[in-house]
Amino acid sequence: MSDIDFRRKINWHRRFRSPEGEKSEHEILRIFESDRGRIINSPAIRRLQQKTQVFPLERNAAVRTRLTHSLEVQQVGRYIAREVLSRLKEQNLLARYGLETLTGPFESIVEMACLMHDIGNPPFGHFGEAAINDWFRQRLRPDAACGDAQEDFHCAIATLRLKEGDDALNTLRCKVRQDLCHFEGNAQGIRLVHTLLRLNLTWAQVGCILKYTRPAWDAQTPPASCRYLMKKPGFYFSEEHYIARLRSELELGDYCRFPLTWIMEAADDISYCVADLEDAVEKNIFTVERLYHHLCARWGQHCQGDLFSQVVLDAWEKSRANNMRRSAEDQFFMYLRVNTLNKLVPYAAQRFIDNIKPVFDGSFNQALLEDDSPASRLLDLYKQVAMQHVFNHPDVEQLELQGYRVISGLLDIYSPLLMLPLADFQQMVSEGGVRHLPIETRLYHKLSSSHCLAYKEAVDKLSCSNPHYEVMEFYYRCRLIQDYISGMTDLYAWDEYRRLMAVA
Ligand SMILES: Nc1nc(=O)c2ncn([C@H]3C[C@H](O)[C@@H](CO)O3)c2[nH]1
Ligand SMILES: O=P(O)(O)OP(=O)(O)OP(=O)(O)O
Ligand SMILES: [Mg+2]
Repeated sequence: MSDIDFRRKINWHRRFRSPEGEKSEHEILRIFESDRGRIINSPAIRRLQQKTQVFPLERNAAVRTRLTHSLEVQQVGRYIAREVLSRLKEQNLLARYGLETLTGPFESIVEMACLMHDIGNPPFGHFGEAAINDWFRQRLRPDAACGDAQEDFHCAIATLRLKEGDDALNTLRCKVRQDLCHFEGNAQGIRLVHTLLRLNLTWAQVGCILKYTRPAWDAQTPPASCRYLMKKPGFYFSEEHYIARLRSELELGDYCRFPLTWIMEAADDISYCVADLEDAVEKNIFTVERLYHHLCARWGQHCQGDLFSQVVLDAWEKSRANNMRRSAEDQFFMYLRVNTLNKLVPYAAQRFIDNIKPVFDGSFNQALLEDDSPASRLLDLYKQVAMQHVFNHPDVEQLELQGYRVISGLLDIYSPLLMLPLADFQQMVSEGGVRHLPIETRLYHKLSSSHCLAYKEAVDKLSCSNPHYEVMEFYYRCRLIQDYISGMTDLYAWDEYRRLMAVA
């Protein structure tokens, strides 16, 4: 009997009101069908339509947003999943791996993880992330939290400042300060799905979006064997217990990933690398001719039959022949996408199968498309050209700076809520406002009720007599502000900032 049995991983139970008892193949599929409905109908998915992929606040609807990007990732994810399954079937391995009756759920979990993979991204993408983290770092000074209590006077929040002789609380203070200064889109995605939207998805479906396994509060250097899996924070302190349960439900070892997550990651990499270049052409950042020139220059000498020739040169030549009565741009990208998919998808699928043991265990410490193969080199080529010629385009950088300013500005505007003494904020929450605090009351009214509910629920669970109470209350209050700001779309954040700064 093989020790690889996907029935142990494709856990269709839910945290609340879980289906119980034995389930037939059809019934299990229906459970995942329910996950699909919950995800597709969630407002967070719809908000992706106004979030930046590469070009902030883009008016041209042919240029990708996070939503259209995610639909493409979903499609590529399905392609890889089917490729994996059909290869396993050909080799008579489906039954051996416990997948015989689970091919439908396998595919569905991958697809929905792909659709959700950016669900927690803040407005303005990585710039939004940086703005949130810089803002909190400047105020909480997490680095100072590891040292001497006497030196810790830079932290702007008295409750979180280390106090001499207060060891147990100091450990918590360090943890909370680290955690709040490591906002990350993937970790926010887990929080959004579980704590804020309460989608109550199956364990397998949530496990598939746990892309990184590093706790956000962890300040240690990760062990070399998990360095890749712990490249970024993957979940917050607020979800610590939930993630512990998820790990046990999915039989995930320390810092290990859910096996299908590698497929989601590869689908994202394959999708965006061509799409970003196509969008850059649509935006007139370069012409197809210039792009082709950049690709040739970066690849170096290509020779007949190598991957570059089969994919890029082939697309170029076919688009020049122009026999389909489409624009040369459209043709080039159509061939480039098809050629790229036809090479990279089978390669990623085979890597999944070749490394099935560490992938199943969750310990495989690299991406499927991250090795010294021509396939990985091709992916890297696209990314390098985008980095050099697209992301640093003056118009893009200008908008990114504006995005950064908007997010930091919004945090400044909402910071009076963080500065309120505990009793005042609690009165605000319980009574919906405080008479002598007109500004804070109005700011509080702006927050979303689902975010406030998550705050209330978390704080209600704390015991007032617990010495941790004050630190934890403040922690959840900061999470509330981060939830609110990161949940905004680019356009909402932009409009809100201008309105509150009273700029026309
Ligand atoms: N505008 C912009 N600036 C950057 O520095 C940058 N780095 C990456 N990206 C885009 C590429 C992928 O679509 C997606 C995932 O990496 O985000 C960026 N976009
Ligand atoms: O698409 P993003 O912005 O989330 O960027 P990424 O390259 O997919 O990075 P991550 O590994 O943080 O999801
Ligand atoms: Mg991502």
